Amino acid sequence: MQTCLELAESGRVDVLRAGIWKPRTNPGCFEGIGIKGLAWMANAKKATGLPIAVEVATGKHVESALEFGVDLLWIGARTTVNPFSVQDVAEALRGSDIPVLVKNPMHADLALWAGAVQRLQAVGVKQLGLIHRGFSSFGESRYRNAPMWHLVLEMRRKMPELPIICDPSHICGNRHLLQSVAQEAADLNFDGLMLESHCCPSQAWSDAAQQLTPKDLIELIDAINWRKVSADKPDFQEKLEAMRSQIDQYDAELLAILSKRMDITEQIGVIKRDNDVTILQASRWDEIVQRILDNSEQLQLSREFLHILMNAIHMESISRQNKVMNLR
Ligand SMILES: O=C(O)C(=O)C[C@]1(C(=O)O)C=C[C@@H](O)C=C1
Repeated sequence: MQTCLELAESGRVDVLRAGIWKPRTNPGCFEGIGIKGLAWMANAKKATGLPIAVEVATGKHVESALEFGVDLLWIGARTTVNPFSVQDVAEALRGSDIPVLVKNPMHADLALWAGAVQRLQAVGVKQLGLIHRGFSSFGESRYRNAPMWHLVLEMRRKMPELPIICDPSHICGNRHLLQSVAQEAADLNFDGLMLESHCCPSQAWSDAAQQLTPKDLIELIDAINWRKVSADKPDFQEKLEAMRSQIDQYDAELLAILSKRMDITEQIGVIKRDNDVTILQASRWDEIVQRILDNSEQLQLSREFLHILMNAIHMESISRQNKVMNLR
């Protein structure tokens, strides 16, 4: 209640959210206060005048949330991965007009994300949106859940009518990266942010490292630069158009060169086929990648980008050679 009151007083928060049922990876962790917390949330709504939101994972959760006057629901990442659970939630939502946000599934599977949205649309949920909370990945990373922004941009392309909220708290897993991730989301035209706050973060029963005090949360929000999608000034438009036409020309040149490169790979495929030589030539490929990466500084292109680009080129080469190999 103390956290809610401080946030409401700032006038900078639109919705209060709380995890009443919290799916945790390890048993024995705090798994949420359960249904009695809904009454606390209803009190917070009364005291602050702000709408309230909870995560639901089952049809029963939906029924309870609706009973307590919850204003907005979200489906968590662990639920989005399971079509049975999403369907159960969807059935309980039939006939209700409550808005629902769908978090991306834990792993990078856009079809699963879209599928969850479609299940909700099929039962008549009209007010829908998406939440980006990052994707689990194996190994060391500065993020708890890798943002993989390109996947979210692709999802936005597939479902442009849906608003999309970023959840930097779950992406970062610690409070130090929150500002930069929140700004990145703003720069990628996200429609809002979902951030965790606790009046005394060190005492939070879950995800303590990613909680911000209400004061710090407001500072973070105020420091974000929400830029506009375009600017009307003629000077800006003229310069932009000139540079865009240069880009169009370079793209055309790039693709023409790529197409020529692929023709050569195909010819190599033919002589490999005739001489029974394997497609993959690991040491030649290593040599190419090494040479290109050594030039990354001079080209002012990041090693990460060059790696992804060269991998894509190599995979296409291999697929072209695969086709001619099997033509004999
Ligand atoms: O040099 C070759 O043998 C090729 O087939 C060309 C090429 C490439 O695209 O550069 C493609 C596949 C090999 O693994 C190595 C290199």
